[in-house]
Amino acid sequence: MTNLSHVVHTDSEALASAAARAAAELLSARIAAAGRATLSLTGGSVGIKTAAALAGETVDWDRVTIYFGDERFVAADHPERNDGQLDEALLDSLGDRPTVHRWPARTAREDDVDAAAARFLEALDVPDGEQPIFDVTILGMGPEGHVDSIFPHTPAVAETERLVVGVRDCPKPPPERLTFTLPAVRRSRHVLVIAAGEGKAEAVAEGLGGASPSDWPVAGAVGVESTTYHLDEGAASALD
Ligand SMILES: O=C(O)[C@H](O)[C@@H](O)[C@H](O)[C@H](O)COP(=O)(O)O
Repeated sequence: MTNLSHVVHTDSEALASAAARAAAELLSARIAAAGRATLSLTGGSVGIKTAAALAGETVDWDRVTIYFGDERFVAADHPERNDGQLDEALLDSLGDRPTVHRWPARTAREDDVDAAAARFLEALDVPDGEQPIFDVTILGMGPEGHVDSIFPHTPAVAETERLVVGVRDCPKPPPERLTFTLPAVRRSRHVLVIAAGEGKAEAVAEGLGGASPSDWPVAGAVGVESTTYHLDEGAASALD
């Protein structure tokens, strides 16, 4: 039985609003049921738009823990960090209400991406066994199907054990990154894939069609309870 579905929106603005609304509703339902909820955010243009739309939603942010799906391994104040853009779009407006777990930054002392990944993993408060880590994971996607910093045919996509890895030689700059892996993403109750533009159409069709994650990493990004692709018309254009 598949839990994959997709929704097509008129444009990327409508897509971002709908994804934000869905994320807010899922977080609120989880807070009502369990007292707290965990959210994983994503960078990229649609990810930032969705985060900005989330700022307009009603969520009890005091009860939310936030992670970032991946991060560029650069200095803390580097403009390429995802979290700076997400701060501007969403987190600055929430103050210290949510608990926010940021990825380590590169410093003169810590310049080894694998050591940084290991340190982050060690501090990660992971529920026992196979319990979900994230209640809601929002994932932007590249045209070749990458999600987080999990690119096709790389050690990150082949990872079957570790929840977090350091990435070297990333096909998209900057070359060094930190990322949750597919085994971590799959410990999400709900995955929302957000993609806009015709350039994403093939990857969307491969992801929804159940391709090999090694070829199309998005295909391996499946939630425990639901996996919903929020698309604009271009990104949905290769679907039947
Ligand atoms: O780390 C990165 O290089 C980007 O953040 C990247 O992973 C992005 O999220 C996707 O490529 C989707 O980006 P768009 O929404 O801009 O298409």
